[in-house]
Amino acid sequence: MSLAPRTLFDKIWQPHVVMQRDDGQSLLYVDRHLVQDGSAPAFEMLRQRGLPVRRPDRAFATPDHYVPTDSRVLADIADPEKRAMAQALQDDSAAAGIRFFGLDDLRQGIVHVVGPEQGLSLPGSVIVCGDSHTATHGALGALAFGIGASEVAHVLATQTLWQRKPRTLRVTIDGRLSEGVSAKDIILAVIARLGAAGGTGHVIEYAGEAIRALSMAGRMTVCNMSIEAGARAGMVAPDDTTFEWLAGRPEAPQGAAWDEAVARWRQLPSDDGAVFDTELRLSAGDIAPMVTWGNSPEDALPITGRVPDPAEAATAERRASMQRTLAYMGLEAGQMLDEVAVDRVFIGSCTNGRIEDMRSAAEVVRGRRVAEGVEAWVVPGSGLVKQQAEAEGLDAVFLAAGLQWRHAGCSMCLGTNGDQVAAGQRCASTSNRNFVGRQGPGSRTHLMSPAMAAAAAITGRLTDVRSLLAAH
Ligand SMILES: CC(C)[C@H](C(=O)O)[C@@H](O)C(=O)O
Ligand code: SF4
Repeated sequence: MSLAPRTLFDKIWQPHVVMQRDDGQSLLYVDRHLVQDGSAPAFEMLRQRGLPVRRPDRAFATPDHYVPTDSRVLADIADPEKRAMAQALQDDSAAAGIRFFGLDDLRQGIVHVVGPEQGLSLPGSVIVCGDSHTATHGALGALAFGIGASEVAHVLATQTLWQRKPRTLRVTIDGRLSEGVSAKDIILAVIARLGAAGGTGHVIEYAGEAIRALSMAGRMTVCNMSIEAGARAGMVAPDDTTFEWLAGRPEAPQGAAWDEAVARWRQLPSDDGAVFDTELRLSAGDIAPMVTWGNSPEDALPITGRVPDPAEAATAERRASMQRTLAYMGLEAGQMLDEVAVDRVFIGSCTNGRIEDMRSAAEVVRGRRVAEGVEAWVVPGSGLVKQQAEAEGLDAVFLAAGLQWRHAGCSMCLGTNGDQVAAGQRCASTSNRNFVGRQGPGSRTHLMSPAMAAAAAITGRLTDVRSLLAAH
């Protein structure tokens, strides 16, 4: 019997379908449920209906959005509502018997950094979390996606979730990246090409030589931003890079179970001849260090470019929206991107808060000084990333260069914990969203890689990091 070639997505989706409904929805079994500090309403829904958490052993919780990054004490959260949300996660987890890493635990951090780090996110599994950047975990060869508050309650109560089967989109990045170009540049280039809605209804599989050559951290950066192209999830087929990275992690299978798991996981990659609903191909050699200029991640250009001119917009509607964007961002049409001065720098987030990101930023700032008037922060994605960076002396490199070295959390990516960019200030940020007011009311965000953000910290403007790497 010959089976039709299947995609990585099919190979995960099919065995997780418990039942199908006539309206096209499938009930999926959920292997892993990651829970963060926005989950209090979901626990409240369960309480109101008198429902217990069905599989507390399949869930795992850590606070990230509301936690302070200058202290490790919840009582230091100034806003009482936010303090209550962070506290509720701790209490709800304890009551349900869900494992919880709090601020006094080095394993605490941004849930999308912690899940993979602990080996909670495994190839072939279905992973959900009440957070849109859950796509990150797809880098391990999992099907991982964000869900809403009532779905979080549904998963807590039943360990299943109703989903419509998405379509598949393969993004192939051929060839090799040039010096100074990273995973973040790949995904910004992909989103610029697809558009912020180009992936709607799809799960993206990233493939090709440049993706295979990425570290796990790089693959997580790419998958993380799939949602910024509108996609449901992003994934990379597991390979030796994945297995080497996962081996020995606390929650990964050990011993004979590990060998069995790896043998199973080796069957996951898309078969030759597997058909995707849509295909996109880019050449890695064509990708330059990228920055965004607007209020959507699709507004991304090579740093060698200029701020686009609304006069050249294809439609009147687009022209008007570009004019609004340039006014909000305080930019002039035609201005060289590398002449745009910044006030703030944020290196961190679930996109770029891993040890590899810390290393690549440190490499750029080592032996240099942050530009006069620029306030630059480095916020590791977890307590363990922080510890590792300190063991490597990276904190000393940042501090000597005049950057701040903070505790783990979402921090200035979203600013819900009070770490904000002031109105009118411009921030070079390694996060994933540059929406109006994202980093604080009136804040102006330019997305880029950790190396590019580090370069901006040193020169005080958006900068092609390749010029600094050459000078080192
Ligand atoms: C607060 C949370 C639900 C939200 C998300 O879903 O992504 C946040 O993490 C974000 O990045 O905007
Ligand atoms: S780091 Fe930013 S994008 Fe990631 S979960 Fe936190 S707020 Fe959302």
